[in-house]
Amino acid sequence: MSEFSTILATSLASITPLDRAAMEQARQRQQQLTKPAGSLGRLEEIAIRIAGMQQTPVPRINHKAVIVMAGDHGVTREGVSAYPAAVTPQMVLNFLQGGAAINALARQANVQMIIVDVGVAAELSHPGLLSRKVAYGTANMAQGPAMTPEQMMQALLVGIETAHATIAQGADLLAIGEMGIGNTTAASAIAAALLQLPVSELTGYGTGIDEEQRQHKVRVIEQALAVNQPDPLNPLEVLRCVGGLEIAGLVGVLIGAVEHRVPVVIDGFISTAAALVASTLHPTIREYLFAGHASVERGHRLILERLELRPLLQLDMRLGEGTGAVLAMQIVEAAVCTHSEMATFAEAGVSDRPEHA
Ligand SMILES: O=C(O)c1ccc[n+]([C@@H]2O[C@H](COP(=O)([O-])O)[C@@H](O)[C@H]2O)c1
Ligand SMILES: Cc1cc2nc[nH]c2cc1C
Repeated sequence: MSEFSTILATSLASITPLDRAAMEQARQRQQQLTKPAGSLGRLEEIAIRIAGMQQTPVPRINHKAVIVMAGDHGVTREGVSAYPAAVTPQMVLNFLQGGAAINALARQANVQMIIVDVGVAAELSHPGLLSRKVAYGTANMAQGPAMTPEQMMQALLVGIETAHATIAQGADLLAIGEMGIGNTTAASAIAAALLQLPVSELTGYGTGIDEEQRQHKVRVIEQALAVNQPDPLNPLEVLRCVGGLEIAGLVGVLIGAVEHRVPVVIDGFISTAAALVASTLHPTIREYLFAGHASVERGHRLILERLELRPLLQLDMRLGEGTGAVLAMQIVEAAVCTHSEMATFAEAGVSDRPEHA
């Protein structure tokens, strides 16, 4: 346990802010590119932030990867999802066979997929699977803590190590995604605890429950928070009591990526809850994140607002798996391509002043 805490502490201590000098140089480059000032809108801000991460005025993206963490949830026994928990391992196999939405989108966008079993409640074995199972699902948070301190620490470490290994293989833009029946319940509970907002405002329909079932889900989350009483100022305690193994894994990925100054595109409601935990733990992490899309899951907007992240896409999606993040990676890549490939006014011999300036 103490060995795990040391690794976590070392990673957190290695995180440093964006390089403001590189960002200023990138901002000046933007002003010299052959386009009216500001005309690439938010693409300009994206490229400037990545310049701050890569510490160069001319950043590049060469290798995109999405890390998908899978885990199960004891709280599914309370009837909080529209689908049975058995769908988690079934969908993980679907990922491994290439048949899920995330596979199609990752192929289209040329994004490497890393699929991690950090806590699926079934035996899974496949050559393409990263088997790092910490437990066969979490305990039921409505009755006590979802994880033991050791389980949470191990899951965080799985994430940190997966990020490090993926970056060591060359990835310079990461996305995160997840698979876990019941995990919108965990994400809502985390968000309610950390944002100190009413559970109902942060609890949605997940995979497709009806309004009556949503009210029940709200009561289950309220019970979980009452039973566990996690300290809202302690993000790791909140994560341990009402989170999930795959969510802890994603928190680890964010820490491990930011430690190496690699930008991460986050996905929907669950991965944004992981970003909330990570950013509460270390506020600098937020500077390295891009919000891929606005999920229709109730409360997603509230978490993004707290993180001061503006979603890149709004496509009314609520799938998870990293789908919205992988779509948005193409926008992030486009921002870097325009920034780094365009000619300057001087290079192209184009007049660089508005007529009456
Ligand atoms: O990404 C989102 O915003 C999102 C919103 C609703 C559901 N999901 C996915 O659906 C599963 C969780 O839904 P539920 O209803 O079982 O809690 C999980 O596998 C998520 O990937 C994902
Ligand atoms: C089929 C299915 C696919 C998913 N992908 C992410 N969450 C999911 C939930 C279900 C039910």
